[in-house]
Amino acid sequence: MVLWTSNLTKRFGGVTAVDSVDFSLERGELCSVIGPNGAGKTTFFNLLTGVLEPTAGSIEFAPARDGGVGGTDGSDSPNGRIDITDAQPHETALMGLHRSYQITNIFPTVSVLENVRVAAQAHRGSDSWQFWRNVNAFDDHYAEAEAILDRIGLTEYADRTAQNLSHGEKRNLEIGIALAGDPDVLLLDEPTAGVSSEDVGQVTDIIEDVAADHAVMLIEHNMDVVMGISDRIAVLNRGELIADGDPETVRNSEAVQRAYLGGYDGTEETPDGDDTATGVSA
Ligand SMILES: Nc1ncnc2c1ncn2[C@@H]1O[C@H](COP(=O)(O)OP(=O)(O)OP(=O)(O)O)[C@@H](O)[C@H]1O
Repeated sequence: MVLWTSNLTKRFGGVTAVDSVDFSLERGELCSVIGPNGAGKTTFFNLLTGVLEPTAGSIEFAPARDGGVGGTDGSDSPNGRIDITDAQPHETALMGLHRSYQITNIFPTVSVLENVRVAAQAHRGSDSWQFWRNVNAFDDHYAEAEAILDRIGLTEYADRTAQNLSHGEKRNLEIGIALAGDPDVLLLDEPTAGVSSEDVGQVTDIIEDVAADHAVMLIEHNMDVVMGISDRIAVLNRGELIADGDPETVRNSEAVQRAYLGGYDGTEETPDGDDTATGVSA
């Protein structure tokens, strides 16, 4: 396991955007977070990455790398789990929990290669030990950026300014920028939003490739994408985790079907009174 939440809750005034969520993520798992509009998906990501502070509950993270920056008290726990409940976004990013925002982290007038190179430098530059040890760090950042461009299929556009990429290519560049931070967990926010249907496959191929050696969480509205690439799907509705399982389990969940039809009020019972038979805890 790499990430855990316990009783994670966020309230905005009278609205409980995330409601007592117990969740954990395996290393190497590709987990989609879905739910109707306003279900709490973005808030959940914002809590995980430290953009928002929880009202209640806790978040723990187990970075794979040696010499992680530690918890907010500066100490690693003996079992490798660090309490990141109160960590700031730059701290969670340094530890290896990376969020890609919808294109907003791309420098539009800079080349594709430079976009990734700067991200690699920003990450490596934070590690002063490595900086002093390696006098060729600058070349290393280029080499790393070139390897990432190869992985995200943008080598031939390395010198193109980022603003001249197609929307789908920009989404891939965004993943490349996140990869330059050497993440353990990559959180992707609607990676196929705005991508033409013919380019969606290209984006999902890259996500699946990245998921081979990273844990990936994605918020995604395209159900074909979700059902096609997820190992696991977590479903939020009105802040509650109403289902969490493999695509087949979630597809067959009555609670999920009700939530998407708009009839779910979080208190109904199924006709047989037992949602757990479908792997759903409503
Ligand atoms: N900063 C905020 N202040 C007040 N209420 C908020 C704030 N952010 C989110 N909310 C509310 O919390 C609930 C969950 O919102 P959130 O954006 O997390 O849902 P979502 O599942 O990401 O929705 P969508 O799919 O529409 O983007 C909504 O009722 C929303 O109005």
